[in-house]
Amino acid sequence: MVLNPVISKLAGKLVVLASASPRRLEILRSAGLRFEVVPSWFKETLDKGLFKAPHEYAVETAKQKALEVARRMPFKHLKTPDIVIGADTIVSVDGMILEKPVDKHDAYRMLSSLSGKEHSVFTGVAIVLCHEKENEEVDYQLVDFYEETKVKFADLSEDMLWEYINSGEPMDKAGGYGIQALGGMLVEYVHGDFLNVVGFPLNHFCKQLHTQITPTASPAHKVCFYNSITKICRLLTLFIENLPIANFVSALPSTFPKTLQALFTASKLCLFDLLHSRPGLDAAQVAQEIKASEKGTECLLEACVSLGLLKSIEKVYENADLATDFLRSDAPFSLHGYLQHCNETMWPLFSHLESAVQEGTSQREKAFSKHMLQKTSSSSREGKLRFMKAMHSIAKITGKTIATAFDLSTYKSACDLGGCTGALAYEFAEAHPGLSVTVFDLPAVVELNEFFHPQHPDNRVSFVAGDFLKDELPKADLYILARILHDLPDEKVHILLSKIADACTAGCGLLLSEIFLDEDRRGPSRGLLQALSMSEGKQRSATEYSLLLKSHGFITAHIRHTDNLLDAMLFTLLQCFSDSAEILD
Ligand SMILES: Cc1cn([C@H]2C[C@H](O)[C@@H](COP(=O)(O)OP(=O)(O)OP(=O)(O)O)O2)c(=O)[nH]c1=O
Repeated sequence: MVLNPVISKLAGKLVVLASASPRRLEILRSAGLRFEVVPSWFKETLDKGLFKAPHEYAVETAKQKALEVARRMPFKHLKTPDIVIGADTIVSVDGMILEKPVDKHDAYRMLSSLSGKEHSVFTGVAIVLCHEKENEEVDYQLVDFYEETKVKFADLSEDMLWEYINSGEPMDKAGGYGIQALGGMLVEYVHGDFLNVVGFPLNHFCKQLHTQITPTASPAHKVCFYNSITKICRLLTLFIENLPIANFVSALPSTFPKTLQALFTASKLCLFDLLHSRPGLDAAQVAQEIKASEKGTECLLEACVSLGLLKSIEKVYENADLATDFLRSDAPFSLHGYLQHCNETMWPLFSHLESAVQEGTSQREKAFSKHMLQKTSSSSREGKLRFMKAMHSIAKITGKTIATAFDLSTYKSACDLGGCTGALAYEFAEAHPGLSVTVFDLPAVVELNEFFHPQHPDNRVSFVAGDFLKDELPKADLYILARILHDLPDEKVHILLSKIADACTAGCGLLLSEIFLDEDRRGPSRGLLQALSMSEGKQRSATEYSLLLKSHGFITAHIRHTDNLLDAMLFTLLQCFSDSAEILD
């Protein structure tokens, strides 16, 4: 029997439950939902201290569980699900989060903390909608929510506690009890959805399905934007990310480098700029404009059509939306500079990866001719400009997401350390009308800023030249470190953080934006792959960053895992380190 008409809307779709919980399986199956079970490999090790409220932890864990399965299935199972459902149930009492007990003593600790008290059971749920595109790229749209149920336990005697623990029931259940079985005897009352306690808030789930993901619902602009970014990034990382699969699918190995080179070449020849200003050219006309052979140009145009970058109607070509939005050199979210950097710097370096791994040294001398060495060197003006263009691309793409990740209304002045062209600073100024932002970067970088005139200049953004490891930092009540710390070894991170802490007073903020590695360091691959080309620095997890920051008196206020390349954390300076050493220990 189908209990809810919404569930019947999922008929015919590949729905996957990313959970090993027999209770969730049972609840969804009894409701008439047809699905496959693919338990998530995501380890539930997020740092609880990073979350403001217990339900945020449950929702984030549910998201990570579902996304891990959604991303794994196309490669490991060779099929793409339509919908992946992940959930996480936790018990919260006296400010503590209780998950599944690790042993009997842990179960005792949990159950005795619940005895005679009311507590909350939160289940975070994440629904990932996967949209497969023509070129087999997958876009992910995320819907998440949580449900809270209050449960009151009777006073539990020691005998009762141990008898219950020895029954074995507590071990695979959050808080160490199962309300649906023997554990029901411990409960005085339940306020809220009973099934939520058992592991899945079925009623809330159906409401969400109805309002958020009915087939007619149009995706929000934000989602389209992220999807497109995801798509380009997937094109960029496709080659390396899929090497294991390449062992099994013989046709694939030769496809990936060709995909990337087609993208790089089209971008370098300014094909997308040309077709933006003059849509509807045929191959011969394009060849003439870009001064290339007709045969080669036709092949490149056709390859770009097959990748979804161009459209062709009766042998004439125009940009697809993806190219208009991201590949034109003057698009607001242009990746042009970044693609040039990948083509001319990253690609030659990565072709020497084997010796880089063997020798553990920089491969620049081997990868570049003398001429190119000069062009790509960060000490040359040309090399600097090229690098700045790449960083500008990334800052434009990620800027709004980072700038709007947190409520920053209490801050009046910010300082973006290593803020390069100011692209991120302008996003912050635009998103926060009361905020002035100083960009602090090396003199040579500030000098080259004339090449990056903002579309909407704002006199709340100013530039100061200096070296953040040596010079005095401008005073601000919020410091921004975006894509800086991963490039530094721990010793330099400590130098920088202590300089920031010295410049701060208690209550000042520090906004960190980086790729946060999964706590078990199994992903995301874009972070782990980037580490292959880093000489000094290292990729870190959110917990690792938190510990570094904590040792300088900064405590985590909020964390945001975004779907847009970089994640973000907001820290607050508790008090000067010397005063707070005791607390932090
Ligand atoms: C409080 C309570 C929890 N539980 C269960 C629901 C969940 O299965 C479990 C909480 O652990 P979870 O980590 O939410 O789920 P899981 O490990 O069982 O499965 P997966 O991570 O693969 O999704 O506790 C009960 O069965 N009854 C209860 O009364």
